[in-house]
Amino acid sequence: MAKQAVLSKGIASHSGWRDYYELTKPRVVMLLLLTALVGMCLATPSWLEPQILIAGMLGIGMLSSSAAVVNHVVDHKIDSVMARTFNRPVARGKVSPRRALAFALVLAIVGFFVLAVYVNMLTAWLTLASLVGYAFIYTMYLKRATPQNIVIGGLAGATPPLLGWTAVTGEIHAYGLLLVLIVFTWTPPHFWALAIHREKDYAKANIPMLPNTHGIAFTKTCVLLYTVLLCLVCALPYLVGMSGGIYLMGSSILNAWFVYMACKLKFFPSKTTAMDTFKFSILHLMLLFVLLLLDHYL
Ligand code: HEM
Ligand SMILES: CC(C)=CCC/C(C)=C/CC/C(C)=C/COP(=O)(O)OP(=O)(O)O
Repeated sequence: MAKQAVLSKGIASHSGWRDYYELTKPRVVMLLLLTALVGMCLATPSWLEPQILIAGMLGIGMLSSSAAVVNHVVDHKIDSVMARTFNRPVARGKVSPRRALAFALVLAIVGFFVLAVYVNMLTAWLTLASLVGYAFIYTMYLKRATPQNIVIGGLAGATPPLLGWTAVTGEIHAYGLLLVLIVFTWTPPHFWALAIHREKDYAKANIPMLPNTHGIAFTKTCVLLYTVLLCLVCALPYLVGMSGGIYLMGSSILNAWFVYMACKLKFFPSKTTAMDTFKFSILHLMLLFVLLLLDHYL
């Protein structure tokens, strides 16, 4: 036991800034921030105030990063048994759970302070609620409790466009909620495509992900159905007059491609189709939000 403690302390002392950076899930946070930025831009017909833009992005980014760090700490045991995640800094013992938690706490306190002082209280509280939703409700409870974990937990990851919106206006608007609905509906095909590819990993870690509890065929049907639902939800910004022709054209192409990928996954998959669908889901959401932005300004 003592030897193990010395060993893990020894490894922990070799941690560098790169490990702390990795703990924040930087690429996920980048995409979250893009959706927050688009929420900000769409909330006003004029240019953004630099203070709201900078403090909003910083605060939302820090609280999202903090949530990601807590996820690494809470999940370090299951991460260490899955091939996809065994090399993560806390799972490998490169950063101790104590240090990671201290890092998460600093990020959360500074992020909340930045939002509360330089943006507004509504955004600060909503962002903190998203942190609690992801780091505690999803990671600590839902993930291990039900195969609907990511559907319910997805709400926490879907809030950034609304956070961007409230940062600019100080109030919750139906258009901001519509953007949340898009990310919320996008999350199941995004994650289940990966879970199909990594089914064995989740079985090994004893996590009740849909492919393990209900089978791969059923999960593929769910991916397809959610992708069709996503097409309908993505039409709403045009139908309610929030976005125009550029968005409609571009999003239709993106959605048609997503449905094609989901059909391929269900009816004529190759070995790489699940992973290709997962990768495409990220490109899909990124381009969809870029389109919303282009449509807003052109
Ligand atoms: C509860 C909801 C979600 C779940 C369960 C989920 C799950 C995952 C998983 C397991 C990965 C693989 C990570 C890795 O291999 O290290 C991933 C990657 C990713 N996710 Fe999600 N995700 C969710 C929501 C979101 C949201 C809302 C966004 C952004 C708006 C997002 C953006 C990304 C990106 C950009 C990656 C690629 C990361 C990389 O290449 O390192 N995800 N997601
Ligand atoms: C304040 C705010 C907006 C908070 C949300 C923060 C956040 C990082 C959301 C992303 C969701 C995500 C990557 C889930 C994967 O977790 P997982 O544990 O299922 O996946 P893993 O096995 O890759 O860790």
